[in-house]
Amino acid sequence: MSEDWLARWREGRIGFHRSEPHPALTHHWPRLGVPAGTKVLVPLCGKSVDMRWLAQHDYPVLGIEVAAEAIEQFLEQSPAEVSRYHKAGFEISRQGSVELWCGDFFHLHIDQAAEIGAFYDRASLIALPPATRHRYAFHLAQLIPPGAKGLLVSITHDESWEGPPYSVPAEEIRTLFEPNFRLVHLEDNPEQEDSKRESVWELERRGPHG
Ligand SMILES: C[S@@+](CC[C@H](N)C(=O)[O-])C[C@H]1O[C@@H](n2cnc3c(N)ncnc32)[C@H](O)[C@@H]1O
Repeated sequence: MSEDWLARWREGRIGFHRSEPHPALTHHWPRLGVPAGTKVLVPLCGKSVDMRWLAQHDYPVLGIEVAAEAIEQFLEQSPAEVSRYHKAGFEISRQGSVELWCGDFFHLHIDQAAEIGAFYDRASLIALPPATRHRYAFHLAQLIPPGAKGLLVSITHDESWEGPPYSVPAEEIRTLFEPNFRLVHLEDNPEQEDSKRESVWELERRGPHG
């Protein structure tokens, strides 16, 4: 499955990439009340400029992305110096307060996520086929400490094509995350011409007593 993504990056088939920060991030993130300085996990991060927005607003970022091309293209967007190192099977590049881990999200271990206090997920779920979405929701819950918050932006469409992007309806988002997170459905954006509609969610990791 990662092979498909590597091919997409190689061939430049990255229609999901946005050149401006996502409005759901700029609008909703400040309302979550995540303290400045909290490290934000950005799973399946691509070369999203949302990471720069978070860093500029005092949130250090840990992004995970399987495609080295994506990471290099992100780093090229800024003249700032890059330091590189290797840890636990990941090639890591750091630029300012953005750390990019090149590798498979499912290989990120809780010990490596110790400093994470929030997360931002735009278009991760819709990149994954149904069975992997279960694995994703479970793995994310392992990495996020109780009480930590996150923002999730997903997509539904009329399913006239299979995906990616896969259509992930609200009921599925609840089924996936409710066992481990409290969810608030913040908004559904207007339907686009290709029937795509974005949904935006606030998530809070439950503690041991719910
Ligand atoms: C739909 S894109 C979204 C990228 C980014 N979140 C954004 O908003 O532009 C999904 C990304 O996940 C990456 N990806 C897919 N499977 C992955 C995995 N198992 N581990 C890490 N990255 C993965 C792909 O290479 C792709 O860049």
